Amino acid sequence: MSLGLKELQIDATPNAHASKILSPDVLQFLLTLHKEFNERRLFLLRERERQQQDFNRGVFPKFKTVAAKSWKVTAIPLDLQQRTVEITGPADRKMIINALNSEANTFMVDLEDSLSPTWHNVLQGQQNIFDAVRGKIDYEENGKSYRLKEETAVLIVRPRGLHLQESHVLIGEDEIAASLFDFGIFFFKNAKHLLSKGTGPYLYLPKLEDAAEAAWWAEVFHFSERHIGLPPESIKATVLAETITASFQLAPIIFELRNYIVGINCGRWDYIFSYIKKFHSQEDCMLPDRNTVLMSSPFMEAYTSLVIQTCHRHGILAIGGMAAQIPIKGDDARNDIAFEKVRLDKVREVQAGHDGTWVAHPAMVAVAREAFESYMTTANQLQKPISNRVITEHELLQANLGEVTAAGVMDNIHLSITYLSRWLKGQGAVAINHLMEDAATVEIARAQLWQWRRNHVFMADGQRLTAQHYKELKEQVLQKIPAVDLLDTHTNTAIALLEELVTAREFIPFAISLAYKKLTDEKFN
Ligand SMILES: CC(=O)SCCNC(=O)CCNC(=O)[C@H](O)C(C)(C)COP(=O)(O)OP(=O)(O)OC[C@H]1O[C@@H](n2cnc3c(N)ncnc32)[C@H](O)[C@@H]1OP(=O)(O)O
Ligand SMILES: O=CC(=O)O
Ligand SMILES: [Mg+2]
Repeated sequence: MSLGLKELQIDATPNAHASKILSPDVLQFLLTLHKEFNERRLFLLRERERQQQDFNRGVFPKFKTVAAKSWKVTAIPLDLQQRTVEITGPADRKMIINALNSEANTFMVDLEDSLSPTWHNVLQGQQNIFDAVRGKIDYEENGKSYRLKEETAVLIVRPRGLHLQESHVLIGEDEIAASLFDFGIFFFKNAKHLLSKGTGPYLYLPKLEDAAEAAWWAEVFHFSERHIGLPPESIKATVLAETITASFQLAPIIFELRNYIVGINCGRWDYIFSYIKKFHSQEDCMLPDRNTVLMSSPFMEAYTSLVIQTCHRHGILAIGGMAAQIPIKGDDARNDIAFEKVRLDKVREVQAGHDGTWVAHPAMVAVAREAFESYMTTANQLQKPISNRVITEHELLQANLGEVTAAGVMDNIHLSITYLSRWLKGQGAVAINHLMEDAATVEIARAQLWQWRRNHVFMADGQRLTAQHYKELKEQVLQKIPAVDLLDTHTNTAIALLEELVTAREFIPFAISLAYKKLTDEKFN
């Protein structure tokens, strides 16, 4: 494709959105970000690998504190002080309009867990964000017109994590970091416009593992603001505390991002995945069936309490996470149960001290708001007394007890194949068995399968999960997949991917990185 600078090339077939979004000035900015920050990012990723070797030898993380004595965080802008209900969703055009109109306080438009990063999706996503920022986004489907209301939710953008590349943009031999690509385009194209409207360039930062990674983002922000002549500290960021390592250094993360951070969100699904991943070699850390790892499980409760305490001590918001239930159409009784589960989850969060929460569907906005507002009559809970309960390292690390069942194994196999095949087709959030599934939930499923099979876990029926037993359970799942799907390339690729992930000698850190190689393979585009 002819777009590009001498040093930066776009390796993709021409795409209508590319020429609009990837203007020469944006490409120049991406090139500059790459030169400034990619080397350090690669170093940080190598540090993750090095630390994994320690975990594999049985070492556990330790709490880290901040050496500096007196420091404080940036002020929270007015439009981010009340975040009672945050809706999230992929950067799809119709969903962006629906989410902005949903009566949620904020909308996290997602280029990460819920977006399958095809070249079309990432560019169309940026175009949609560009149009939404300017209030000029519309859409037609089946005779229905979608337009923005007068008052809409505040926009927050989630770029992809540090571990991913955007392989369509090459700088010399390097693929550009997906984080820099997503952040760079959003920021360069929209930051000034957002500020002129009285809001700002607001971001969610996913999958941070430690304070050094937080420092990397802070440097990216500082540099970017100066580069385009924005007032310092215009960027405001909410960090997802969704790795087990991050929960051991929450204050250092806040410290490194003190000029930008306004909140921390409990990304519960990636947190569970991270726990399995980091301690995959340790039999004591084996978690039971996925659907029995709950927010009330002691190690999860300890983590969310620690996030709330730490955030409130530093004057920033502690946002709750995502309940996976979505509405069940055509079955009122089951639909009521789904809503009640969401309500109870949100009541638990507000009572624990969270300042707001996430929902996955516009129909869940009202129930989450009602649950929160029954216990929280102010914009947030920052003024309430902060718990001085001491949360120990042991509490964060102690796995939840429970059983691994054949049904749990088969459920993980089914979810992985169904989700990955849809992801390969370009859909990053999928309703499966009336639950919202995305990249984070499939990472849990496939990681458990690797760990259980590798350790020949004892199951509830007294059998061990040997390679042979796993194969039999997988065959049972495959038999239930409709014949027509078994002829489909994406389903077959998903089956092959799962096999590779589950039978690999060494644990594969990110299923999504492996799947991305297929997604960017020409046959899928
Ligand atoms: C682990 C994490 O990272 S969680 C955060 C990332 N994950 C997400 O953000 C998932 C967000 N949710 C979704 O993507 C969707 O709700 C799904 C895919 C699970 C289900 O979507 P659908 O099958 O379209 O649901 P459904 O048919 O009930 O949708 C009804 C309407 O609500 C809209 N809708 C559903 N979810 C959303 C959403 N999150 N944002 C905006 N609109 C939405 C649909 O577009 C549809 O609109 P229409 O009536 O105008 O056509
Ligand atoms: O990003 C959110 C999560 O739960 O993972
Ligand atoms: Mg996540």
